[in-house]
Amino acid sequence: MHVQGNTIDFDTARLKLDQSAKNAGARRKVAKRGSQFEAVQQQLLHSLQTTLEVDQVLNLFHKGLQELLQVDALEYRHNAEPAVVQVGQPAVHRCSYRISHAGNYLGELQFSRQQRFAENELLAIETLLGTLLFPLRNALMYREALRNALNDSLTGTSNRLALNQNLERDIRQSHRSQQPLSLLVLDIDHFKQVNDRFGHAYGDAALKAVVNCVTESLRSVDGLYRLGGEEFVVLLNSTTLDAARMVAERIRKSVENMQFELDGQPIPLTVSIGLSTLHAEDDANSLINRGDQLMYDAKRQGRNRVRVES
Ligand SMILES: Nc1nc2c(ncn2[C@@H]2O[C@H](COP(=O)(O)OP(=O)(O)OP(=O)(O)O)[C@@H](O)[C@H]2O)c(=O)[nH]1
Repeated sequence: MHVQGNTIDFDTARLKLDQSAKNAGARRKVAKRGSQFEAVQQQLLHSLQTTLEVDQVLNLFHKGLQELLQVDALEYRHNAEPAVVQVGQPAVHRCSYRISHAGNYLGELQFSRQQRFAENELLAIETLLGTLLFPLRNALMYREALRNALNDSLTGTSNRLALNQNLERDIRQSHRSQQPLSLLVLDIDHFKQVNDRFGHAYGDAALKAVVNCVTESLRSVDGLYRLGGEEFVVLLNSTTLDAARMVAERIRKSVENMQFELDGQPIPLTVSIGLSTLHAEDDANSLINRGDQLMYDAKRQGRNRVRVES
């Protein structure tokens, strides 16, 4: 395996092109194919403006690069993101670049193929990377803005806006595929007392502890959304009423058994849960409203319980 490493910064890349005597021969080779290179560069400058999706930006870049040289695969990773974007099938010869712009880390890119990269080819890649920097930076900023718009900043769960988007989509999908869908409305009991006794900051800590506890009781495909205050929705796709009842009961018990302490003092926390399941005539509002009513029934009946639609 051969890895050719590099750290590239837009400004220093330019400098490298202008000043590197070592690369003079390689530069001449690139220059010979100058008009083709410039055409691809122009085309990329244009096409990369057309999307704000990171995956699409990288796909377009790979496509443009392939018009100049054979590159089997491109792999992109970012240390703040768990997912790796991969275009094509990785091969043994690789060159990698840490991408940054004006000191801002934009991720790492690795190109690979069956043959070793020649000096002039590396120079072409490095020069073309200049066209990628702004579109990639914009796409990352867009992704971050979307994430902030759809997440609750205190607990890290998805928020009401995300629920509206996902629930509409999942209900359409369930109606089409005739798959079950169930929903839990969950509210922390007597939460005002936690705030009143220990202060808002401790209330925030209690909210986060409940969220962690609920998250641990769920599958990764289930969605947890904060509706506001101490009220949450759990969206259970492909889940029947009976299966959802077990999930709800598991959540209820694990919150009840959670050892939450403030300054060494144990704070008992419990939740009341309403469970509704999708019917043919349901839309997002009717499904949530039923879950909400059932949650209030659970409160009226003494709290720390699950109420299921009959
Ligand atoms: N710390 C903290 N408190 C919050 C937040 N959002 C809402 N609250 C508080 O949550 C409490 C909700 O109180 P209530 O609606 O009376 O409900 P409750 O005390 O939980 O009583 P029941 O729901 O009837 O069991 C209020 O004191 C709100 O101020 C938050 O982000 N952080």
